[in-house]
This record gives sequence, structure tokens and C-alpha cells, in this order.
Amino acid sequence: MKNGGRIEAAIQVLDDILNRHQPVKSAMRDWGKRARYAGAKDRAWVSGLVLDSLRHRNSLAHAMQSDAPRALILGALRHVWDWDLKAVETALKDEHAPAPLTGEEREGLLLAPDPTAPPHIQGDFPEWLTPHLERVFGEDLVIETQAMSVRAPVDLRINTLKADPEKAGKAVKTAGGKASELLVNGYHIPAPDPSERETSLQTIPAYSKGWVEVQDAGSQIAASAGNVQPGDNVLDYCAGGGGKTLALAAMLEGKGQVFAYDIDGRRLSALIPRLKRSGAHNVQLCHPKEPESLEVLRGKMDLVFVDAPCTGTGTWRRKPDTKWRLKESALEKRNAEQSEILDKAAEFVKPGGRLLYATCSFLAEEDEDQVTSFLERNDQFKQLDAASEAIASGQLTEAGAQLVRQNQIPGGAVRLTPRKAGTDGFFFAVLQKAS
Ligand SMILES: C[S@@+](CC[C@H](N)C(=O)[O-])C[C@H]1O[C@@H](n2cnc3c(N)ncnc32)[C@H](O)[C@@H]1O
Repeated sequence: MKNGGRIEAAIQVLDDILNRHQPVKSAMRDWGKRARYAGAKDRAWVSGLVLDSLRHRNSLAHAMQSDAPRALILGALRHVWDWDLKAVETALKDEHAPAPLTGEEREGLLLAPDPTAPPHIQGDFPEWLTPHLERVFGEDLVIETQAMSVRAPVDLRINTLKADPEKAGKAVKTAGGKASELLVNGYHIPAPDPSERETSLQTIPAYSKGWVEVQDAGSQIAASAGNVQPGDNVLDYCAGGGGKTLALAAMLEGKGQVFAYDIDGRRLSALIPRLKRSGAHNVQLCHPKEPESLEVLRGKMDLVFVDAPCTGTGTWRRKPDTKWRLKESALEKRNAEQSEILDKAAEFVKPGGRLLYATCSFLAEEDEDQVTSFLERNDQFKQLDAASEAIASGQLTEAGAQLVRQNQIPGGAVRLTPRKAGTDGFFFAVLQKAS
């Protein structure tokens, strides 16, 4: 396809997302069905442009004086992909391209970013979140949120249950990966340039052999703070797709047990093929339809890992549409769930055992506020230094250890952000039950 046709396609897809409230994946799939002539490169180009326009929606709408899909897509070409005006005009002459630029559009494309615009415009987030984000980031609000509007890298965890890190590392290098600066068993593939295709990891043999897992470095660091030792009994209370379950199982080196529970049985079933691929033999699923499988664990766990349901603000780089869908009522709902889950999960911790609370959100209401009110309700628990727990796991490099120390917040929890850590936004706190 020529660029003009791809631009028209991106406008249509963005229209489906913004005006017909379709999720990105299904809007792209529907366009793919209509455009059988489009190849893999065209699809990557179109979805890359759509996602970049969503990442920068407020600042593009401000420059273009319009929030219409056409304005956002044309704005993204100039202001995110760095095309010059001539390149945009040339593409709009292609067959199947949208109409030529209007005078106002030309002006919007020539405007520089506005440093006087309010934070939600410069930092591209919904305005209602301003006081919540100011509370966490203070004067750094704009630079922190701007770092959430860029493309994310791909991080990998070498599965030490199956692979020799050196051999797996060599295989990963063929996909453009380099050793992680933060994690002993991590590899890192930098984000591609705009319009470039992302590396498809599923096609590399090391992936199908189960030697590597795709897992954000922030998520790997949060898992390391569980500081589990071979022989431990671990309950992953919100196991979902199993990212943390698999990381914890690898740390146990086949000794001890991981019990994986989730209120959503379908999510738990999706973990079965991942478990097979990973070679983890000491993971047991506690299905919500068989509550007795969970009941017997009460008061017996060395570690209960709560990777709580949250607003997911920490993943905005990967799912930019979610930031525009987030409503205040969803934050309130998540907060109520988080308190309830923490109280329930705590009952499974043995005397002297630990409870790890993690979210992929940087909102204080979901993070330190939850920990503070849990500790007020449960006086047998005290907060540990989460950075020390992560370091003691042996999973972090020296730079990773320094990073968690630098990102500790008062009380002992750790908050990682794309700006400070180059990871997704993650929060984790470790609480210990009195013996
Ligand atoms: C952040 S996701 C977990 C991600 C997962 N740990 C991973 O690393 O891939 C949160 C999970 O909590 C589950 N959940 C929500 N409410 C729950 C509850 N009351 N009890 C247990 N799990 C719950 C959701 O179904 C969801 O799978």
C-alpha cells in the first residue's frame, strides 16, 4: 500500500476506536478483514500510527485545534513521526489518500509544542487525573507523564528452569535483544522507531521452546521482591495470565510449591499451556470453582503474592487507549476490590511469612494508601524494606539494585515509572506477619 492509503486506513481505525468505542485490537482486525490487500508491513504501519496518535491525543488535538481522527493522525505524522510538511502533502496525493490539507491543518502541523499548555495537554492524560498525578509526581508531573507517551521496549525473562542463560541469550540476540541492565536473567529489546515493525518474538525458536518469557522488567523486579527460596510455599492470589506465577516458579528452582489462584477461572485456564511450555512442575492451580483447594492453604504460606487488579496506569505506553477510557468511578471500584483482596489474601500467610502487594499503577490511592490502611486494619503485619527484599533475591544486577534503592518511597515500598526506570509503572510493598 502507498502511504496515502495507509493514512486513510489509520483515520478509519482511529474513528472506530474513538467514536464507536471499539478496542484497538478489534478495530485493527475489522480493518484487516476489509483490506485483504494489506500486508503485514501495512498493518504494522497503520497500527503504529494509530497507537502513537492515541499516546499523544491531547497535545495533538491542542496543536491541530481538533480532536477528530483525521487531525490526530495527520498531527501524529508531523509531531510524533517527525515527517515534514512536504512529506505529508506528497502522501496525500497518493491514490486512496484522504483529502489534501486545509489551511488550518497546515498551521497546526507547523506549530511547535506549547510549553504553556496545562499539564494534561503537555503530558497527554485525562484532565480529571491532574490532582491524583500531582500528588505523586509534584513538579515532575509533565516529564513523568511525557515518558508514558512513548513506545515501550520488549523485555524478556530467561526461563532458568529450561534454558542455560548463555544459550538462550544467544538466541535472543538474533531478535535484537541485549542483556538487561537491571536483571540478571533479563533481556531487553529497545522500542522500534515509529512506523517500524515490532520484533515478533513468537517466531523465534527460543520462545516456542519455552526458554524465554515476555515480561516487562518492572514486573520481573516486582516478582523478585517476593524473595522466594527453593522449598517455599507460595500463593499467587491474583495469578491471572501467570506472569508472576512463572517467575516465582523459576525462582523456586523446582523445590516447594506455587499455588495459583484467580477469581476468574478462565484466566487461570489460560495459564495451563504457558505452564507446559515453561516446564514448571511445581505449580498447582486453585480453581475458584473448587474453593477447598484454596481453603487448605490458610495460614500456611511463606509468601502470598497479591498482583492486584488496578487501573493499569503503569501500562499506558503499551495500551494508550486505556488512558482515555479510565473513569474516576473505575478508580473507586478498584480501590474497594484492592482492600478486600488484601484482607482475604492475608489470611493465607503463615506466622513470620510475607504478603507482597503489587500494582501496575502509579496512583497513590491504589498503592501506598492501600498499604497504609491495610496496616491500620491488621496490626500483626509490619512493612519491610521492599528494595532490600528484591536485592536479596539475587535477581537484580548492581544497576537494578541501585534503581530499586533510588525509587523507594517513605514507608519502604518501591515505585518504578517509565521515566525513572525505563519500565512500565509498577508499585510493590512487602509486609511481614508477626511470628
Ligand atoms: C493485574 S491482574 C494479574 C496479572 C498476573 N498476576 C500476571 O502477572 O500476569 C489482576 C488479576 O486479579 C484477578 N482478580 C480480581 N479480583 C479478584 C479477587 N477478588 N480475588 C482474586 N483475584 C482477583 C483478576 O481476574 C486478574 O486476573
